[in-house]
Amino acid sequence: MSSTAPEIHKGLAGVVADTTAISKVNPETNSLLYRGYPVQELAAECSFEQVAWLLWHGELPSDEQLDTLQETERANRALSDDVRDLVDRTPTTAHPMDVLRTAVSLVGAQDPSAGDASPDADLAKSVRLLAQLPAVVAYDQRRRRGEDLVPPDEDLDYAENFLRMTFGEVPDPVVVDAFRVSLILYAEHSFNASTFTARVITSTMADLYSAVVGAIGALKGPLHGGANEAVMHVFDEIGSAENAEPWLERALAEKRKIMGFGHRVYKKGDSRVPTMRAALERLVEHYGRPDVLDLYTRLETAMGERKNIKPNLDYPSGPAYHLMGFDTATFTPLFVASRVTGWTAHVMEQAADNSLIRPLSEYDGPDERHL
Ligand SMILES: CC(=O)SCCNC(=O)CCNC(=O)[C@H](O)C(C)(C)COP(=O)(O)OP(=O)(O)OC[C@H]1O[C@@H](n2cnc3c(N)ncnc32)[C@H](O)[C@@H]1OP(=O)(O)O
Ligand SMILES: O=C([O-])CC(=O)C(=O)O
Repeated sequence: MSSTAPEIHKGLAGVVADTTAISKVNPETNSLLYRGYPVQELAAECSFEQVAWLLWHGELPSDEQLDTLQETERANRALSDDVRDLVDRTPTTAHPMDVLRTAVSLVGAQDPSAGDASPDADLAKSVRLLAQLPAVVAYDQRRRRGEDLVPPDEDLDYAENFLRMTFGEVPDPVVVDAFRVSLILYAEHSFNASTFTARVITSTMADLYSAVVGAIGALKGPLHGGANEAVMHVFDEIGSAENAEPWLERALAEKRKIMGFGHRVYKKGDSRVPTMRAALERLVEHYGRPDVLDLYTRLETAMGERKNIKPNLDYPSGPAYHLMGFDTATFTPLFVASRVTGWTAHVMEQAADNSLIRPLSEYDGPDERHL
């Protein structure tokens, strides 16, 4: 090999692709800042709508700005007949992520401003998606259960309305609060795979909806957002706490990746896990399900002892969504509903200072040959 062979960064690991002012992931201090604010403080003090505004605009909203956002979000919640019909006609053999991806495509195709890439138009599209995604996610779960659509309620905030559209009523405040916390923690995480996908699509000057559709596809995989669903399958496989160690031994012997553990950036633990674990503990207490926490802790401890690998956010979120009553296949769509705020913030940041994203590759196929 020639000495000038380029260094290959497989999986772009360690590559700094651009700057961003939206969030800072610091694996050294185990911290995550949204626009400078520690995510833990936002989760303790803010509504999801406030965090969405912060991600999009760079500052927390004034009361008046928050009112405006809430008004627009609430006015955009109802699905069009076409989108509802599309959901109805998508087979229930399709994964809910596929339903969501397809529905977002139609929402975009129905927006006459889809091709307007001005900051105001992109912001309006972002709010529209924020408002529409819960309706799709909630209705898709309901129709799979043979239940009717629950229309949105404009008197409720985002988290309450999402839960009511899914379950038919607003649950106990403990549940609403745990859900709100999960949405805030999931909202943004710098250049993760789905966000980077959205930025790549935006860099070609394609529209915001195309970027979000692509990002949904990237989030679906079990190495990324699909892990919150996969964690629940692991819990189901293990059954109860006393099986955790033997299950882990077998899984590692089979060279399986243990879902909900490990991270490309955090190597000493995911900054968001303690906050989500605390929310899970409150749910366990509320629902009287100590067995869930027992299994959670046993597997976490065993994984720490065997591999020294720590849980990521999907590990506490999976069982938390399960306790709230969501079907397992709905977990990653919940992640989408939250992350759409971060994705669209990145779309707008990329568009504002664009450069086509197009890395190089080192060819290692056959030497030139001829027919
Ligand atoms: C919200 C999110 O998207 S967070 C991520 C959610 N994804 C998951 O939970 C899926 C499970 N985790 C994983 O597959 C990985 O940890 C990833 C994909 C998240 C990160 O992977 P990478 O940064 O590429 O780490 P990499 O795969 O190089 O792992 C380093 C070593 O730790 C091992 N490892 C990392 N994660 C795990 C895991 N979950 N289970 C078992 N071993 C693991 C790898 O096998 C590798 O071992 P080796 O050096 O002996 O080959
Ligand atoms: O940052 C990543 O690679 C994955 C992740 O935790 C996220 O997107 O929330």
